[in-house]
Parts: sequence; structure tokens; C-alpha cells
Amino acid sequence: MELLSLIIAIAVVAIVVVAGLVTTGARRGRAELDERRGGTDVLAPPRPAPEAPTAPAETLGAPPAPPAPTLERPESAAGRLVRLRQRLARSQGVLGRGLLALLSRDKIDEDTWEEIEDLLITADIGVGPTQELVERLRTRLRVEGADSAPVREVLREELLALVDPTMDRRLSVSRQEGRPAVVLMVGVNGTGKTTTVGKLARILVAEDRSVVLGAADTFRAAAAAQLTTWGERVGVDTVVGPEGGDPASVAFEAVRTGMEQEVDAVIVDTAGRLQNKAGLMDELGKVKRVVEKQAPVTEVLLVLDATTGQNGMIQARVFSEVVDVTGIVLTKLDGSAKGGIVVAVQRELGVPVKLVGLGEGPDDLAPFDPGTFVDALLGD
Ligand SMILES: Nc1nc2c(ncn2[C@@H]2O[C@H](COP(=O)(O)OP(=O)(O)OP(=O)(O)O)[C@@H](O)[C@H]2O)c(=O)[nH]1
Repeated sequence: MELLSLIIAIAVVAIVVVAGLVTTGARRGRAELDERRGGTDVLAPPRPAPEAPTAPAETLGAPPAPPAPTLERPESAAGRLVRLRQRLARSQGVLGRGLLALLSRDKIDEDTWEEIEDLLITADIGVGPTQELVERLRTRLRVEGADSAPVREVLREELLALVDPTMDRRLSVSRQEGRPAVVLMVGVNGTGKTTTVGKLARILVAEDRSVVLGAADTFRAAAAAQLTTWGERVGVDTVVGPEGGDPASVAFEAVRTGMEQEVDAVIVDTAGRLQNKAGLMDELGKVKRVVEKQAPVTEVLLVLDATTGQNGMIQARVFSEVVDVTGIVLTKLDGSAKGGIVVAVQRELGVPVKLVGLGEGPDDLAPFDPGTFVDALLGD
């Protein structure tokens, strides 16, 4: 009996131990499963991979591009001088109308001829051309006398001959042999050089020509920004360099860009500081040499401020000794009664005035036309 009780007790203990082991194993298995499931009792579908937070539609990607700037449509070159004729007449009227009044006197004596000479000299025509004109007028009015054409007509003809309508005033701004035309704009700071580059670009754009600008005036910090703005307004690229950098390398880059873009013309603004002739020669000579490794320079336009009179003439002389000037741009003719400089500078350099500046507006630059100029001088 005692033995039976012992067997039963051992069996009970064994059952309890086995049951405990089974429970622990089951718990460990659950724990492991739970661990694999993410520590939750609930059988959940696998969690989706984490995603970038969904941004509101309007902030997706790059910020919306600003609306493309509206490009300006510059005024065509033809007829600009006619539009600006009034300004020319206002500034140069003293000369033209003054001459007309003196020559229309009943009796033209020596004093009158002297007055005529003074008027011409004051308008900066220069001594040589003044004497020439007076001689021709004297002869015609004496020889033709009462039979002569009206004084106004005689004067018009003689002034026109002095301005010389036979000079070739076309700008060389077309591609040649698969390369862009290259225009160097030279002149003393403040004459309106940078502005003229911008205005000329507008003239070319109006003629549907493609253009690249080169801001090789690295001397004046604002010049590059000023030029870039001019270009942007008409969709023209401007190549700029570091402030104080080498003007020749900017000019080189500009022409390289122009070659790549296959444009019609590259216009390069130069610094042209007139500190001394040797320095100027070095700078402009280098710019030209470097540019011509890629394409020939087709125009060297000298910008002169008409209000500076004889000073402008001195500048013209120095520049023409340093580079082969092919054309003159006379700026600020609207603010000067000294339109005679057209004649003087052409005589001095033997190159034509090709463009005239008649105001600060973006389209106030016009191809020079001798007939319209003389007509404006004489008034209607
Ligand atoms: N009235 C008038 N002003 C002009 C004309 N051309 C240029 N100007 C003005 O002259 C000033 C000088 O022009 P810029 O183009 O900055 O002169 P710049 O020769 O390039 O001078 P730097 O950049 O210092 O070399 C500006 O205020 C122009 O608006 C013109 O034909 N008539």
C-alpha cells in the first residue's frame, strides 16, 4: 500500500514537471513568433516600407519657374533717324538756321562772311572744312548770282558735299566664312560706349540677327552688369569675366561663345582707358590679337561724345593710331550744338560716322544718313 502511494506521488510530480516544461516551451515559441511579427499578438499584414512623406502638390520638385521675361521688340533701324530728326534739328538748328539767315541777307559783305566762318568754327566743323565751305559758297553765289538756285538749296548741296554721302557707312555685322562678325567698341569711359553696345545689339536684333555680347570692360565693375541687362531685354547672351580680369580673355570667351552659338555678330565692349597711349595700345592690341585667333575683327567702332568738342578730336587721333578704326559713333548729338564734329572727325580719320546717338532711350541710336542730317540742320 505504501509502495502504491509512493508511485502515485511520483507520477503526480512527473505530470506537473512535464506540464510546466510544455508551457515554457510554448511561451518561448510565441515570444519568438511575436518577435518575428513585430511584437504584436495580432497577425498583421507586413508593414509597408517607409515612404517619403507625401508633399502637397504645389511644393513638389523645383519651385515653379518664374514667368519668362517678355522680350522687348526693338525698333527697326530704318527710319530711326527720321524719328529723331526733331532732336537733331533742336540741337543743331543754331548752325543750320544761322547759316541760312546770314546767307539770305540782301547784301553779303565781308563781315557777313566772317560771321559765317565763326558760326562754322563754333559748331566744331574745323578750320580746313570751314574755309573750304566758305570759298565754295562765295564762288557759287558770286558766279551764279541772281540766277543761282535758292540759297537754301545751295547751302544744302554744299553741306552735303562736306558730310560726304559717298562714304560707305554700312556696318560689317554678317557672318563671314562660317564665322561671326566681330565688332570691337572702343572709346574713352563715359562717352557712352557700353550704352552703345547695348543699343547696337537692339538694332541687330530688330533685323533678326543673332548676337552675343562680350563685357571686356572689366575695369568698371558696373559695366558688365549694365551690359548683361541690355542683353537680357532682347534675349541676347552676355559673356562676362571677373572684375579687374583680363579684357582679352573675356573677348576671347565671347567670340568662342559666338562661334558655338553660330551667331551673326559678337560685339565686344572694351575698357579703353586712356591713361597713356602705350597702355591703350597694349590692351586693345592684345584684345584684337586674341580675338583673331578665332575670327577676324570686322569692325572697330570708335565712340566719341559730341559734347566734348576738340577733346573728342584728340581722343580720336590717339585711338586711330592704336587700332584701325573702321567707323565712328557720335553720341550725345542731342545735347550738343557741335554737330560739325561729324565733318571734322571724318576728315581727320578718313573713316565715316556710321551711327549717331540722339538720346538716352534704348532705341535712340540711329544709322547716320548725311541727307537726313543736313535736312535736320536746315530745318523744314
Ligand atoms: N543724351 C544722351 N545720352 C547718352 C547718349 N549715349 C549715352 N548716353 C549717356 O551717357 C552716359 C554714359 O554712358 P555709358 O554707356 O555708361 O558710358 P561708357 O562710355 O560705357 O562708360 P564706361 O562704361 O565707364 O566706359 C549714360 O548716362 C548714357 O545714358 C546719347 O546719345 N545721348
